[in-house]
Amino acid sequence: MEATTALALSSSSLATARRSPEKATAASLSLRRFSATTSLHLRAARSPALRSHQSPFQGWRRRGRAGGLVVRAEMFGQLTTGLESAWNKLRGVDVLTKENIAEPMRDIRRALLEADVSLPVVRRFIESVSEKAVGTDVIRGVRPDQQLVKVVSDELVQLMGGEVSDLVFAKSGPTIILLAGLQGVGKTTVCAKLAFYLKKLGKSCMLVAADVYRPAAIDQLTILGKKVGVPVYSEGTEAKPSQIAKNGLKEAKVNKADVIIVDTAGRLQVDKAMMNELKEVKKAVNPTEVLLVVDAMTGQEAAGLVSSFNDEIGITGAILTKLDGDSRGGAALSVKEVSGKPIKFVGQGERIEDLEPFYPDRMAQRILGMGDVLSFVEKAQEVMRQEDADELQKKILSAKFNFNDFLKQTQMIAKMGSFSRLIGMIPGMNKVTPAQIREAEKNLKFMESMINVMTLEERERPELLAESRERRKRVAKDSGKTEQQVSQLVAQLFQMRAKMQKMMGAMQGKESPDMDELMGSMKAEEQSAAGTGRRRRKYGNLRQRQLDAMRGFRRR
Ligand SMILES: Nc1nc2c(ncn2[C@@H]2O[C@H](COP(=O)(O)OP(=O)(O)OP(=O)(O)O)[C@@H](O)[C@H]2O)c(=O)[nH]1
Repeated sequence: MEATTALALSSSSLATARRSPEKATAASLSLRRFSATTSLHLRAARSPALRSHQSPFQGWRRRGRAGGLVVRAEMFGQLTTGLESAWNKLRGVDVLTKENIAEPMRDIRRALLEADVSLPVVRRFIESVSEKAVGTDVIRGVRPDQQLVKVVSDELVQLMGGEVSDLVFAKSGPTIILLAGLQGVGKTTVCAKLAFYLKKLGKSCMLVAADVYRPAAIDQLTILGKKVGVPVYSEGTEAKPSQIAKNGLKEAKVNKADVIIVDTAGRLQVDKAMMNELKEVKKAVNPTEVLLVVDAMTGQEAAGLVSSFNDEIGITGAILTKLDGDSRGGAALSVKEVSGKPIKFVGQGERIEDLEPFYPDRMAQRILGMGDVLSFVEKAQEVMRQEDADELQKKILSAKFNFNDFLKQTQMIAKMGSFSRLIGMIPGMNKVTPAQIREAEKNLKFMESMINVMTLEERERPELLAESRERRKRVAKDSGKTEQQVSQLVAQLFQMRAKMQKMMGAMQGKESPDMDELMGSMKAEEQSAAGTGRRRRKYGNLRQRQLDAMRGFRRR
């Protein structure tokens, strides 16, 4: 019952905020605390770094090429901090206006420029966010600062390409992936990482060593190929790259490989010879994908490179490496907008498994560091219609919360995700152990089975059950429970009413409730035997009406 109580209250505070934002200070304060705690709990649960009291971004590591020194980089930390100051300026604001977003927008602009996002991209971004933030599509129940987070988040996702851009596979014959890029960006490493990733998808791969200028590159690829368990085709350093690629493709066809990945030579900077060579290789094998590997740490320069490679040889996308060492984020944010080509993968470490598809939405959430709050509020709104929330609040305040409402709440919990995930979101409930959660889930099912056999009238007016032993006996018999268990359920509903009223009163009035204290007292209430002096002393006048009802019920 505790979780249901807390959930009902959080929904109700949403309703208060929606109906009269100016009066909802206590309710929104409570929701704000709720949201902040939610974010923390979820991030802590997901991130091993946070579990040990670190920022979730502090766990990223980069090992320098030469020294083997471990450098910690806070991924996009700078940008996240910059954006935070924008949200903070909107605290206490009721609605977003052209005037009150001016300063936060300046902060966002500054944060993006400091993140090394190119100026035209920043301009377009700011324009679009400002327009949408002040526009009509207000998200009901979400505070203005959270609303701006949502608009910025959506725009960031769009900026980075919207959807994840999957690898394209050839319809027949081997899929050919040609990798290009400047020296030292991580091409050879990406060859092996990509093969490892594709192997996990069940594809057989072959690597082709077409970097003939750096002899060590062939050895490096051979070693990596062994490590990943994929064959490497090479002809030494004498043959022409286009010929090696062609022969490699023949070999792949004989071996029935699903995918071949061609490693090409890099240069220190873009030059004609490199471009011509790439064009020849491309002509020789007609690749399914031509991916440019760029180093995230070069910021907007990486985006410029994607653009010029695309103009020169025609590419299908980019792979952004060394994201683990990038504290700014300019490359991730600029590539698609500047070049029109999507980022398909990101490398975030030196290990073979440190390559993953680029998900614009996940990246936006990382940048904002607030995704969990928004997704929870959205989810809550999705399942809790405004009218239901208003209705529930009215019922709580007039002590009419009944078994139908109780069922609705438990069904809502089911819709919102697992009980265990939800319980972690409720302030004061975070200390609940997994065993207690399992127990609570079992209890809810247990209670539901009794409610399901009640008549509609009994569900509507629990007093009927409190007043009639016959009714309780019937419910016990039909649900296969004992009469005592039914009595306990009815008593619990009255306790829940009292508790909710107390919390709602606090939310609407002067102070926001201390969830820890309330949860504690709720537990104490359950532990103390019904009708004892301790129980009456503890709850006194506040619950007089409920106690009267319960006393009447016990006497029967
Ligand atoms: N931290 C980190 N290091 C990476 C990543 N990808 C590659 N590296 C490192 O970057 C260095 C260069 O990688 P290579 O794969 O040799 O680069 P390359 O582009 O093939 O270099 P050339 O053959 O000289 O053109 C190596 O030390 C890699 O371990 C990454 O995502 N994160």
